[in-house]
Amino acid sequence: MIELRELRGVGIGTGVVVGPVLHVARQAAVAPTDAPSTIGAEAEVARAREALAAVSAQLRERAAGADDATRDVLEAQALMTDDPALLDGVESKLAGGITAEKAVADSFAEFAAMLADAGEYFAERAADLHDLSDRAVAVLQGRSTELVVDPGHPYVLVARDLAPADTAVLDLDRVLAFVTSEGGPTSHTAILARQRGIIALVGATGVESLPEGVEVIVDAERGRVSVDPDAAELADAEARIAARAAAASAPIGPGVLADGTPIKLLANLGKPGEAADAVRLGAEGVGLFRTEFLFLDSADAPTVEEQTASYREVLAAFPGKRVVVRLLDAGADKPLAFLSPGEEENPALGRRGLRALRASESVLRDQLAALAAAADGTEAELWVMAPMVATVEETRFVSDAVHGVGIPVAGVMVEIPSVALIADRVLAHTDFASIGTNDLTQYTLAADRQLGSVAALQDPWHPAVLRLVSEVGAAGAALGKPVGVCGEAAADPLLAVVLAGLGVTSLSMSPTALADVRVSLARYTPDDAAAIARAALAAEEAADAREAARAAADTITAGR
Ligand SMILES: C=C(OP(=O)(O)O)C(=O)O
Ligand SMILES: [Mg+2]
Repeated sequence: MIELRELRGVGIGTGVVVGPVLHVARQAAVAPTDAPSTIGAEAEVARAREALAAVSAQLRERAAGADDATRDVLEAQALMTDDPALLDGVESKLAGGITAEKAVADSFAEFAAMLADAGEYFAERAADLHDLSDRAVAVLQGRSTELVVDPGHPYVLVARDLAPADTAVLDLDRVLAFVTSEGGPTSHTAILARQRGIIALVGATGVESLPEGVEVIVDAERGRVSVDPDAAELADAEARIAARAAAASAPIGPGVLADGTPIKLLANLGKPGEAADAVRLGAEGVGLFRTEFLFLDSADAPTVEEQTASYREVLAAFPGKRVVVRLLDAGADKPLAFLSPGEEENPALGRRGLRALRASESVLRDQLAALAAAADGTEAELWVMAPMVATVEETRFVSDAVHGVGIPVAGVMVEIPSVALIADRVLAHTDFASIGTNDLTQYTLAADRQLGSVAALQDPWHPAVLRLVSEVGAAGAALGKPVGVCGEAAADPLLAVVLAGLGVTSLSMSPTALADVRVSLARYTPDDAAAIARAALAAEEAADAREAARAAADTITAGR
């Protein structure tokens, strides 16, 4: 047998931890078969009803004692279990004379298949249905529904995936890291890990074969698990753990490269209520306030007064600091009832973002009026930018519209390759650019960001995306205009260095990512960052770019 030395997965966060493996799993199920029922359809229906009701009751009981986020998920799962359509499906299957176990498992599987076809977010929710199915079948088979855990010491939890109902009863203080063979960056395991600051590696295929109790290093930054590490590997891990601990307790300063060159570290916000956390975590301002998040549930366009109040609240949290507000980005993944166009075949290529705003002039006018009113009397520095800009004509339109209401700084998001490719001409007509790498990647690779089946292409490390960023960085440097990044790429500590090396002057991200990015930037000079960026740009594939950047960065730090 080949000795298992290393496993790869998607790291959540950038932490490193050393500890013993503990596998957690439910008592194995006996797979339900097509064998005919021996007790008759009516009795099987009663068993199925009871089992589903028991699972639902258990979920609700757990929800009552859980934190807010987990409670919402558990209640949603209880509702899925109570869904009359599910029971109808079970009953019609039972009419065929099979057992309740089989009918329940098949009905959940049908629902899960429907969700799995609907793309990444929904595909992850299909995992919830597998968990509900396991629980209901366990009840029917008289097995425990619990994961068996309590080793009495800290451990690296290894599982296929974790369901919210499992994590609600785990003693998280003992968990050093989660390592799961399934699940992606939007799985519950990943969400919980981010919320609680627990190191995690998801989608780590093969992790089931790790021996129980073996010591491992879980390295989220590098996306790997090292099995039974040697002394040198352990020393490296311990040094990185100590460095992270020191950085976490160090006073929070502004984002800088090793020579003091500033790279402003800003926060992405969706609600004014998120501002306090951003300030606490050292955000130097806001790089992207997604205004459409305020109105996702609104049937009608918000009033000027309503908007002014929300914008004021955000501005008030950042006196003397930059706050970049994005005009409503409706359409595709962020539909707004009052602004999105009707049915379109390809909404991501349709009338979204600025295009939708120009088609509903009163909404645009009201938003600009509200922003101008909010800026009046604020001590924050308000910058306003438009999403989904494709041309120089649109750039000029945005600058005129924003300046026209008395807001002095107007910018465009670079999310469409056309504006990146002629960034020199675009930047000549605007005050700043902010690169939205989520959409820029989607449009560069022609891979729908909501579709799980093409998720592998949605990788901002792709050298084509990096080359577009370098075009914008170079144009910004030549014209003396700031260029930010506000897509998820900015939150990747190594990619952040690459972006700085490509000429990006600010990075905006979810506030929890700020600390790791700040530490990473401070390790490299502008020349180092440029060398690391060149290594990534020269690659052929996204994965190669990441590896090349890592190797270049390691060579630089090893040479000191
Ligand atoms: C920041 C971006 O905007 P959103 O994710 O809101 O579309 C982006 O596209 O990268
Ligand atoms: Mg976008």
